[in-house]
Amino acid sequence: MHLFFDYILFFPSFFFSGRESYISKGNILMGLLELSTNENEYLSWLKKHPSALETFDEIIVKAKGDKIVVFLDYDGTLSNIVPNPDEAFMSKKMKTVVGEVARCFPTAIISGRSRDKVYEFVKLDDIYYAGSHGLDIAAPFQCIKVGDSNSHNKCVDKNGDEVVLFQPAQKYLPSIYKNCINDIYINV
Ligand SMILES: O=P(O)(O)OC[C@H]1O[C@H](O[C@H]2O[C@H](CO)[C@@H](O)[C@H](O)[C@H]2O)[C@H](O)[C@@H](O)[C@@H]1O
Repeated sequence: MHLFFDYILFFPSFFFSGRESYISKGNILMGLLELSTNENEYLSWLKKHPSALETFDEIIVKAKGDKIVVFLDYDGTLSNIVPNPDEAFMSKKMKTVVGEVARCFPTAIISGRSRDKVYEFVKLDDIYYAGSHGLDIAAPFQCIKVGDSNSHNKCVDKNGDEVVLFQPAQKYLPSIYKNCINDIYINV
């Protein structure tokens, strides 16, 4: 009897500890497989999208005769990722560099943040700002007085051409408008 209980108690503990170690080895194996799949995917992605810094000379050669336009992300690119989103400030050095880039190429900052918030951080005027993932776009502009001193301001670019300050995904406006109208009818 004693032996029997020992056996019963021993067997399950052996079985489960064996199974647990099998599961954990399995998990590690799965982890390694996932890692190598992700790594392979990342490497093939990297081939198609090489680092601009590492292939700078190649880019310049390929872009000969073309117009270079620079698109930048804000969070995690121009600023570090920090715990408080209101404190994702851009360093002075980064601001200087972005300013220099903008003097050489048309430069845009595209962000998931609101356009105002990104401008508050960057405060450079020669830049295109696309906030709310591109739904709200502002071009570099300056406001000048038109007509007599009482008349309204007009916003123009460096060439004096009037600037459209907001382009809220214009091609989607008809369907946005249609859906809004439907909502209004449904809610009435
Ligand atoms: O398109 P981005 O300019 O990269 O903006 C993406 C989101 O950035 C912000 O969140 C991220 O950065 C924060 C500050 O470093 C960090 O605290 C947060 O964990 C990150 O997700 C911003 O708050 C979001 O609104 C943007 O969509």
